Amino acid sequence: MVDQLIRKIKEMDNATVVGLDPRLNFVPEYIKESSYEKYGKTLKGAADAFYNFNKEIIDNVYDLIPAVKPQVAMYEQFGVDGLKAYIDTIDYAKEKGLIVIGDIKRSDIASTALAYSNGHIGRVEVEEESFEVYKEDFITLNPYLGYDSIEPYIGNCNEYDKGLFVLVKTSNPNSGEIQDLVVEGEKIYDRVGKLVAGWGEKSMGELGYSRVGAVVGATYPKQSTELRKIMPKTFFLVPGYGAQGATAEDLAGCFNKDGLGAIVNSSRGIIAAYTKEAYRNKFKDEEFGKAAREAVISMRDDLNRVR
Ligand SMILES: O=c1ccn([C@@H]2O[C@H](COP(=O)(O)O)[C@@H](O)[C@H]2O)c(=O)[nH]1
Repeated sequence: MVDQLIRKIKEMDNATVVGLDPRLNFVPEYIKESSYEKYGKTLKGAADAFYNFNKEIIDNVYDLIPAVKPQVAMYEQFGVDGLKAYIDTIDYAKEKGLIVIGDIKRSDIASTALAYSNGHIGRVEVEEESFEVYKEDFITLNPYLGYDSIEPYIGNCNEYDKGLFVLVKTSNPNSGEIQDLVVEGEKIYDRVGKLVAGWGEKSMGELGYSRVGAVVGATYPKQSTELRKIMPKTFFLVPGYGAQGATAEDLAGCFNKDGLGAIVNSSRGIIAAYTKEAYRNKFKDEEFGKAAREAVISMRDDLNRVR
């Protein structure tokens, strides 16, 4: 899947990932009204509104971008109806030819990790039948429990050609509290970066990058530049551009010399573009998909200046 991701980035000349993190206050009233009419102001109504919102975003951007990244928390909070919207969104994105990165950030002991892994990127067995459940192409993981907690995912990655992005240096303001600590003369994020690169060595794609990638925040340009050097064959998923304040200039160090090696996520900056000053006067609420499209084009051009 890492090879397909690279091919799509080249084909689209775009390293942008659209984050599908719907919130009710981003969903235009006309969509909510229609869903509430069918299902009431219920969890099912909210989930239906999310799905219809996502569909419109996808319809307007699928020909420009390689991948989308639905954030499972936004759906999971609405229970089983939310999870259905998550799965339906993944199915729809894949129908449109997009690669799907499930931002699920799982972490647990190996026996439990295997259940997460089978459900998200492998197959689940019911007696003699087996099923694909969530069907993401990539998922995000937290490495805090060490290699035995990651190994069950690597197995499914290699068997089903899926991919991982493991948290190495996160974009949030307090990420340094643990990740920047110096242990045995080395920053923790550097040590984790080296471990992740090592874990990916037996999962190399044909185009020079591993199926085991890393999450590296755009908000820490010095650290991402450092990590790029020590993890040359690791693909980075880079959140933090836009709503969290990082700019294209902050991203330059995430890419290798060939302009590859990273995909950059923006969620609020794209899906809620129609609510922002720059687009509000140009697009009606009903045209939120068109505003998202324009925001994607502007982000693509911005990234292409630096990669
Ligand atoms: O270090 C991290 C890891 C994950 N995220 C996720 O990315 C998006 C960012 O959304 P924006 O609206 O573009 O800020 C969101 O799903 C986070 O959970 C991250 O921001 N930083």
